[in-house]
Amino acid sequence: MATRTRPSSKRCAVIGGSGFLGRHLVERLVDRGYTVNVFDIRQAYELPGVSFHQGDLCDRQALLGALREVSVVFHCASPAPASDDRALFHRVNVDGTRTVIQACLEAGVQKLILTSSASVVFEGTDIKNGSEDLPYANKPIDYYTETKIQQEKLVLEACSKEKGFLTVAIRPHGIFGPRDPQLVPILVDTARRGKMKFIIGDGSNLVDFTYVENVVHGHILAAEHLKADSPLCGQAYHITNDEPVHFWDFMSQILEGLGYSAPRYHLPYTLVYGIALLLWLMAVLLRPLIQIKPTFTPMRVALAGTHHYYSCARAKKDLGYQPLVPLREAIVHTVESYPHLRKGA
Ligand SMILES: NC(=O)C1=CN([C@@H]2O[C@H](COP(=O)(O)OP(=O)(O)OC[C@H]3O[C@@H](n4cnc5c(N)ncnc54)[C@H](O)[C@@H]3O)[C@@H](O)[C@H]2O)C=CC1
Ligand SMILES: CC(C)CCC[C@@H](C)[C@H]1CC[C@H]2C3=C(CC[C@]12C)[C@@]1(C)CCC(=O)C[C@@H]1CC3
Repeated sequence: MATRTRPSSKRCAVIGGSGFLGRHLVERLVDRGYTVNVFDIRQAYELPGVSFHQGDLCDRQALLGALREVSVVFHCASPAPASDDRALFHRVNVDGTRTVIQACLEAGVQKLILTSSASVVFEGTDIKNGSEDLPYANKPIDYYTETKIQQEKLVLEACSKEKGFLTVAIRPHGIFGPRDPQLVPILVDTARRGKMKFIIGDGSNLVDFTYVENVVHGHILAAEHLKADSPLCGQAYHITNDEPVHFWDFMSQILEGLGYSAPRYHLPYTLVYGIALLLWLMAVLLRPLIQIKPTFTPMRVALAGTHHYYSCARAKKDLGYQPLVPLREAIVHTVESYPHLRKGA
């Protein structure tokens, strides 16, 4: 029988470690003295103390190579939320996560920390200070959310003190910061095309945007507090900046910081949502003939026009979580990190 070397508690793997959140997480883990294996379908950078394993997380054999002697696994890989490829979401987020769990058990991994999303409870209507006790969305707003729900359930149900395999899910919301490929680039692209003139609704809706360093901090706290006798086992935790902000004020601060005008004119929420729904239906029907990618998808309109902010009281209590970087400072760092997206650059 093959003997397994006892995993070191300072050796971890980050699945999805080439991505936006994953890379920030890897950098902090290295700063804290961890040895890190990155597993990703692509290699985006090199860093001392980090070894890269390129592969698809649906491939158990490939995963096993990256999990050797690893005690903690962070799983933060996912297809981009903007995709509408249902089969891909299912293959990676659901089947792939099942494979990750099997590979962890086989490799003797002790802890699995999943990056879930606060959106698993969002159905497109207001959520104010939502706690982790809210039920999963019955009607998830898109395939991304649908599969994030299934993924979170799989990981939390796999938690087993008897097997010595402990799991926890971190639910961030609206992650932003340097190198984010989504929020700031999409916003600037929309502004450059002259489409950021309108505020959807009356602009009073409060939303959580979470600085990437705070999300990383929540993940590391979760890994270090997850023990057989801790309340974390099989639980989900909201991690936010704990400073809900008016959605359109946040967008305006980023846009103005980069030299673009803030949106000024109001449009009724239901009108914009209805148009977005129609455009989305047209895009689906016409897909065999032409590829249309609407900017204002129903999902984005719902996110832009409703309240959705979450309580992180549970993370404060069980993990000792407090955001490290306040929102104002986080916006300044973020704006400074995108000189190439400034107006006129
Ligand atoms: N960006 C946001 O606002 C939020 C993100 N999340 C979650 O955070 C996690 C990280 O998101 P981001 O860093 O923003 O995304 P990202 O797209 O920058 O990173 C995802 C990484 O996963 C890798 N990946 C995708 N499919 C893979 C596969 N089959 N095998 C191996 N690697 C694969 C990609 O190559 C990429 O490097 C995701 O699980 C996402 O659902 C949750 C809440 C909010
Ligand atoms: C065109 C404008 C109306 C909106 C531009 C900004 C948006 C691209 C972002 C605003 C809220 C963001 C968000 C996500 C992606 C980027 C935004 C839609 C997520 C869907 C990413 C994945 C999650 O798990 C939830 C996020 C909620 C907020």
